[in-house]
Amino acid sequence: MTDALAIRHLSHAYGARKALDDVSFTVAPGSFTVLLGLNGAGKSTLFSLVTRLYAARQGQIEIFGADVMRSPGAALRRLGVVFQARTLDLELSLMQNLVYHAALHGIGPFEARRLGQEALTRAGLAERANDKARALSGGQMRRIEIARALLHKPRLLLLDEPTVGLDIKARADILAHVRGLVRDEGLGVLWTTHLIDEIDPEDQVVILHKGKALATGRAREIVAQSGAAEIGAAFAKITGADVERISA
Ligand SMILES: Nc1ncnc2c1ncn2[C@@H]1O[C@H](COP(=O)(O)OP(=O)(O)OP(=O)(O)O)[C@@H](O)[C@H]1O
Repeated sequence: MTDALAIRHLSHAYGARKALDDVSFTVAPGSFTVLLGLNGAGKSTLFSLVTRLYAARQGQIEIFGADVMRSPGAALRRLGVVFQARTLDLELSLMQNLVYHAALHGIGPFEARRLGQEALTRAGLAERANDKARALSGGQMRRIEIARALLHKPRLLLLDEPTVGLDIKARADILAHVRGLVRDEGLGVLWTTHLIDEIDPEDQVVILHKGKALATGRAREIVAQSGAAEIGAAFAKITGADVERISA
């Protein structure tokens, strides 16, 4: 089966500082893969390379077999992204936010409204179509951003620390929502976080530390191989970093 995302020997430096150093891992279609790393691990750099904000000069990135450098159109069509920073226009209605985004993907106004309605329903906010984004809670805004990222029906969704700034309940809701999309719609998801409590034992995990992928595999396998009792202790053992910083 073709990987939803394949990262091979990816490196990136800002001047002399290496932000990513020979990173390789894959995300299978219909899987929930967690990219776990502390601040500065290189997660945002990786996102910038996958989305072509930066050109990948060393290594290869493929989305469903399409190389992002050589076939950007085919690769990016299958990709949806939720960035860490909030990106809704607060003065526009939810539907307007969705329709304008659809236009960026070349979707006409009629189809955009249909997809927008579908997206709002999926986000559980169908009744709020005409409310301004400003009126939403942080968790609801995230749901709309996720729905918007899925408007063009990508098969791979990247989320960069999507629960940052949310309270415990909203965090759990967003996590459950995205896990539901993986389960029910077969979406491939790469979820970056610095919080171990967002990881299930069966999740695929990539531990990124100081630009290096130090461990990849199922969470329970990484725990077993490290000889630790749970994933937090395994992370601390593998990276030598302080476990406090990855606890919620
Ligand atoms: N534009 C830049 N110029 C120089 N150095 C950078 C730049 N962006 C990131 N870095 C450095 O590259 C390394 C990786 O940063 P990156 O932002 O990718 O990590 P991160 O895991 O996303 O952390 P955070 O969650 O804090 O953004 C860090 O050492 C950071 O200081």
